[in-house]
Amino acid sequence: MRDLFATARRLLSICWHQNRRKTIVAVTLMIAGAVAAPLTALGLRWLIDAALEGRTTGAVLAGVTVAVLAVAALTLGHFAHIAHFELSELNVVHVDREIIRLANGSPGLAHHERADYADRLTVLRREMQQLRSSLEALLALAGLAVAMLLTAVLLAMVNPFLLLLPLAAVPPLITGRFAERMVDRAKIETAQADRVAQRLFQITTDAGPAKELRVFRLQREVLARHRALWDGVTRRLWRSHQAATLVRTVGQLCFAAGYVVCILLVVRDAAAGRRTVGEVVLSIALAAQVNQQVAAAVAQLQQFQQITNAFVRLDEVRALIDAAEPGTAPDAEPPGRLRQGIRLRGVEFGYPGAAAPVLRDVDVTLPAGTSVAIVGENGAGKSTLVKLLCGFYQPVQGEILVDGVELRRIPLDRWRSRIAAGFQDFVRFELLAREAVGVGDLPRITSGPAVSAALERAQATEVVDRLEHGLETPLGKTLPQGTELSGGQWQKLALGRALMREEPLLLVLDEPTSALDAAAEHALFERYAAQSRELADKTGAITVFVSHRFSTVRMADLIIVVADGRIVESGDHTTLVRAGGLYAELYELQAEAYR
Ligand SMILES: Nc1ncnc2c1ncn2[C@@H]1O[C@H](COP(=O)(O)OP(=O)(O)OP(=O)(O)O)[C@@H](O)[C@H]1O
Repeated sequence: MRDLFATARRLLSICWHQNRRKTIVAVTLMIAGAVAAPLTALGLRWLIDAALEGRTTGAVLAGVTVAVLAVAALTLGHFAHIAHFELSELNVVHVDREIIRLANGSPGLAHHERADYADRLTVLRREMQQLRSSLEALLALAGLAVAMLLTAVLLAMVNPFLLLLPLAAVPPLITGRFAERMVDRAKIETAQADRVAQRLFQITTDAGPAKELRVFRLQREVLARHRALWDGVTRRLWRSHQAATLVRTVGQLCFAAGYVVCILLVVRDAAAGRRTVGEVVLSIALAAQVNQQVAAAVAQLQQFQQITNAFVRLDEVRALIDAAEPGTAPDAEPPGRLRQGIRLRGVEFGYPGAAAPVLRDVDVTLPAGTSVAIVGENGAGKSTLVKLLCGFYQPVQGEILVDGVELRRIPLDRWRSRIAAGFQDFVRFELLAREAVGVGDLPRITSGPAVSAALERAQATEVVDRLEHGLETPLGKTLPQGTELSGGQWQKLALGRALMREEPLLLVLDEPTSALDAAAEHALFERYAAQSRELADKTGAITVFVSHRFSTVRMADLIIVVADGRIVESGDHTTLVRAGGLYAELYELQAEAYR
């Protein structure tokens, strides 16, 4: 019950912040509409008693009152709807923003790896669709509560035993909540299968996987898996709904028994002459209303319970994110320029939920003003190392020091504003070409010259030159008249984006050129090397790149060789070749292939 009150408070506070006047109007109209119905029954009693006693003026006044109250009962709810409709829409936008903030706003990525987080988010997205009707449910419940209280007072005035009737309404309320919890449990149990089924559905409908689905003739297999999962989910949900209906019916039967007893009580009093005809009519009218009030309250409570669950889930997701990223209060600033460099000391890291660490005993210094290449076989841990440098995850053990200051002491958003990055799994921003590049440095997104300069640095000018409207060309299929690019062209724009920031302390390039041919990559990195030397003079910046192409790697000042989560060798190209270790072996293999 405490949850319900907390949700009511939360919902009203959101409304209050959105629009106070509309909130007051909606609450007042809804409550006035709800109490009009029991007052109509009271008016009927006056009307009948006055008419039977021959008091014409009293009867006319009572008749007019009944008519006014009946009109109010029928219409005020609709007027309230006009006020709360807009509030509901605003609430949906407010909570949608909150979910987006939760899913993307946290500085790290750790919570994205957690299945329990993903499960809760799946259920949450669905439940939040109820938000539109939840305000109406809350206002209806508030109106019903006042109306039920008034009805109870009026019934007690006729015969205190009639209070049994509202009391008989308690079992259906309890069973209603119990039933709702049963359904909720089933939803959580099926959330994982539901999520996988949704992912499969996405695979069959998205353009990206369409080619492989057809070539490998996977449509049937995917559909069969989707159906199996979906059947399991609906079976479990269906069973829980059946059980919930049974529980609710038991509660309703309790109320029906109380109703019959109360009506018999009033009829017996009337037969004995202890009650007027007006009072009998009042009791029967009120008893019928109690029936409707209870049914409406149970239905609205179910609706309201769902949104309560959603809010509880929202808090759980927030708690999971906080637990995934325990914050040490940041108290340092990134340096204006790097003097010593970045040092990883005894770093160990494992992804959340994974049994074994991905990186172990990582001890290395990336000196200020150098270019550093990270090499190693697939799955060795290169990208993970890069993610740690960007602060997407925190090491489980050890520390990362930026000019001697622990990275976790620097606010992540401040650190991020001093790094620039291009990733293998870059985003295809379907915006104007200028914006798709300019988002790399938001304050300068509108600056054509800044974007052109970044494209020049990334040797991607020719991609934009070929576009019909140059930088102002809409890209992708989302925008009208959008131009679709090839994989390599998208990647070149992503590189331009990575080079938008002119004075980063750390430039990270995690296989950002995989869609380019070896010659293009080589030319590009030669330019990068020159630029990073310039940058190094200005800010002591470190350029870290991950590549499988040794023609590129050999240009780096420092090469780090990662194998099975450890740094097995490091040094420059000549030293490593001379050492005759893993690097020399991998280099020789690739060199042979090109001979
Ligand atoms: N998000 C993740 N959750 C759990 N495990 C992950 C995740 N990302 C990577 N891993 C695991 O961590 C290990 C190292 O992955 P990483 O991406 O760092 O390798 P890599 O050296 O960059 O490989 P590649 O050359 O193929 O890109 C792999 O065994 C991988 O399965």
